Amino acid sequence: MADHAWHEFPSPSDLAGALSDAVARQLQAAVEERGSATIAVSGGRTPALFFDRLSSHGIAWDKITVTLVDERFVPNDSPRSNARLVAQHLLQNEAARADFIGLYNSAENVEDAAEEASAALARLAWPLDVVVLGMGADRHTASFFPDAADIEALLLPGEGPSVLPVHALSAGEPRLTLSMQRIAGARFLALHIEGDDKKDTLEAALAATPGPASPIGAVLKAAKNTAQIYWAPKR
Ligand SMILES: O=C1O[C@H](COP(=O)(O)O)[C@@H](O)[C@H](O)[C@H]1O
Repeated sequence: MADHAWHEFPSPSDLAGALSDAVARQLQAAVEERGSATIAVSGGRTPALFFDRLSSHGIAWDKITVTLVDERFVPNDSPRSNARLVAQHLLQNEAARADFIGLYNSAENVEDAAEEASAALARLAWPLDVVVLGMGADRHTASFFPDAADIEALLLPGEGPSVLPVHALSAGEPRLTLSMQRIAGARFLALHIEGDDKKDTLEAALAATPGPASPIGAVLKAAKNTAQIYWAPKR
């Protein structure tokens, strides 16, 4: 089983407060140590409250770059866009001063879009200071879907492009994902999940062999630093 630390809270609101405090501390420390900081965040339904709280922290947002762990190959104004969620909930208040690099671009196909997104991220200082992951009921994290055509290759932690294209029937549309190396290399890696169903899913995923049937298990196993798991029951 991967090395991880478990943080449990009575409600999503308590979780959002604690996770945003921890992330803000990491980002501010990175700015003080290295002059700038980076964070990659997830999309989906779970992170909105955490984003709202983080956006109000008075840290040096003008020295912080925000990017995405993964994205749907849809324009930024689509209701399914993770960039849209981040714009509406995170790049607000104090955090409106942050720089944002999304993964979507209007390339003809998701393969070309991944190349362009990798080029856009090339100016970042690696490793990322903070990565906050989510997890789906099928044990996917980022866009590492168990039914992705090349899931075994996607889960390899070796060097390569920062952003990869993903085709998975269960994902709906093609996806763009940060690579395993970029995610697992984060200085501070958190997994944010809520509800008994996701707790059960994670326990089963961690008990399974890390790999295509358990992408979240593979990521936590590959993590360079102890993964911090944040959980609360649903409202
Ligand atoms: O497809 C996605 O789903 C996961 C989990 O989303 P949630 O709605 O169950 O919170 C998310 O982590 C990922 O970034 C997103 O693209």
